[in-house]
Amino acid sequence: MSEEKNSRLFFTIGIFVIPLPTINSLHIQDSMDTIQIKDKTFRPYIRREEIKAAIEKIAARINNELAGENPLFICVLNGAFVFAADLLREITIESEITFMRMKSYSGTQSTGVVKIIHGLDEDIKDRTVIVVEDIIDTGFTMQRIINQLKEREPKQVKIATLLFKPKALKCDVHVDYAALEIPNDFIVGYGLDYDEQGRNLKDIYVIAD
Ligand SMILES: O=P(O)(O)OC[C@H]1O[C@H](OP(=O)(O)OP(=O)(O)O)[C@H](O)[C@@H]1O
Ligand code: HPA
Repeated sequence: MSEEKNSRLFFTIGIFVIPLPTINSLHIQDSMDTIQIKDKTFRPYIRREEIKAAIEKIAARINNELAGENPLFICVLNGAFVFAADLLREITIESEITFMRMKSYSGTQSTGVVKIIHGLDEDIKDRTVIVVEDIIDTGFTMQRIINQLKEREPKQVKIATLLFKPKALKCDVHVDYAALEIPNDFIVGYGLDYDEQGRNLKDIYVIAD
């Protein structure tokens, strides 16, 4: 499943053999096999090519609809870091990015208590902001964020999410840019975790048991 290439070069001068620094150490995770994370099994669900195409589509819409607004993207850590990095590289209009950090999940369940670990530092009065999330599930996290942001009197607040589970939504949240809609199943990969593991997976996996 993973392959390691670790080539250490040796340079010989006369009778001395001098090891050179490791120049290529790759851990390749390209397989789409079932995986195990702690006590749970996950099966392949959404491939990286599909994720990329979906991100390009919403980026094109944002470029078109928010040109001239100099929007401030607000990446919600931790989960959204991968999506935000890929989305921002498809954005061609003038824009800025900042970060906040929220936490509400334990294992595969929302605790229902959304904690602000690190709030927003920037002044957003009269600005267009786009909240960037990896996933909107129950919507509790997004609702909390929107309520916080609105107190600071932005011009408008837009929501961009990589994944949206419409059937799990328990709040009145309007999603402006959803790259992919999915059923109500727990997933990992591409920034999303199970118990802090699996964020580094390049594809998205769904729980199998
Ligand atoms: O719509 P909801 O049911 O509120 O779920 C969505 C939130 O859950 C995840 O965050 P989590 O609390 O797991 O923190 P993390 O981003 O550090 O993984 C995810 O990144 C969203 O912020
Ligand atoms: O399905 C999910 N997977 C990982 N993290 C999450 N946070 C909300 N929903 C999910």
